[in-house]
Amino acid sequence: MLTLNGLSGGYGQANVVHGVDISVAAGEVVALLGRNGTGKTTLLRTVFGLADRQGGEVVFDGRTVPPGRPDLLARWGASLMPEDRGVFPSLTVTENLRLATRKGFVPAADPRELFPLLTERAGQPAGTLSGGQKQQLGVARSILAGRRMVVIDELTQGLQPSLVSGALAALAAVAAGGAAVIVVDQHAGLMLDWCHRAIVMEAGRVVLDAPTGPETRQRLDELLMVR
Ligand SMILES: Nc1ncnc2c1ncn2[C@@H]1O[C@H](COP(=O)(O)OP(=O)(O)OP(=O)(O)O)[C@@H](O)[C@H]1O
Repeated sequence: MLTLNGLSGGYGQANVVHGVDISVAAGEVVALLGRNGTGKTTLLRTVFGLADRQGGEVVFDGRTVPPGRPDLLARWGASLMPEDRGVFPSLTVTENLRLATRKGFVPAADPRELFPLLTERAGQPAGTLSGGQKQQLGVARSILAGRRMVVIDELTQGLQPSLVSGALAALAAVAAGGAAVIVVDQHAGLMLDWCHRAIVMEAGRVVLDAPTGPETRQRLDELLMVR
């Protein structure tokens, strides 16, 4: 579904992500992990055109996404929930959800069932929600918009524990429905429990790309050790 060939990116003169080669298939849930500042967010931002692409290729669903045309990703069914959650603060919860909704597409998991708050606070401007509430709205928007691929930066950030496993189960259902799912999160152990594969970054490069399992868990412990 998504293939990155030698993707480099960053901000102006600053090169943060160096020659990343990865591939994520339909039906897969992939965890993108790494210590703080290793370039996970910048990688996703480069894919979606929010950081500067400095080299390499993005291929989605067999079609090349030229630099400067991130709109094509959205049109072809990919969504990103950025770290700041990407909600429209002056619009209500319902309006935010409506804008993310794609005509004729019913996601494999119903975000309103997942997060009852979205119904309870339907008429409230998104800007007045708490951080954790905005997180629910952001994840919901991403699921609604990601017909072919859902990418979430910091999934569990601010989510109350009682909602976390529901959100992960929803993403698993989305993948089982045929989409690709990529999740960045600080909770590596939890991600290993739920994801099919772990991709680990260090200093802007991929240093591990392996199916989740006991060996990966041990290698990950070493890689994520605080230095
Ligand atoms: N707008 C920017 N301009 C210049 N450098 C930036 C910018 N945003 C991030 N960086 C740098 O890029 C590097 C990677 O940051 P990035 O946010 O991609 O890492 P991350 O792996 O997502 O970290 P975290 O887990 O802390 O969110 C850091 O050294 C950071 O200082």
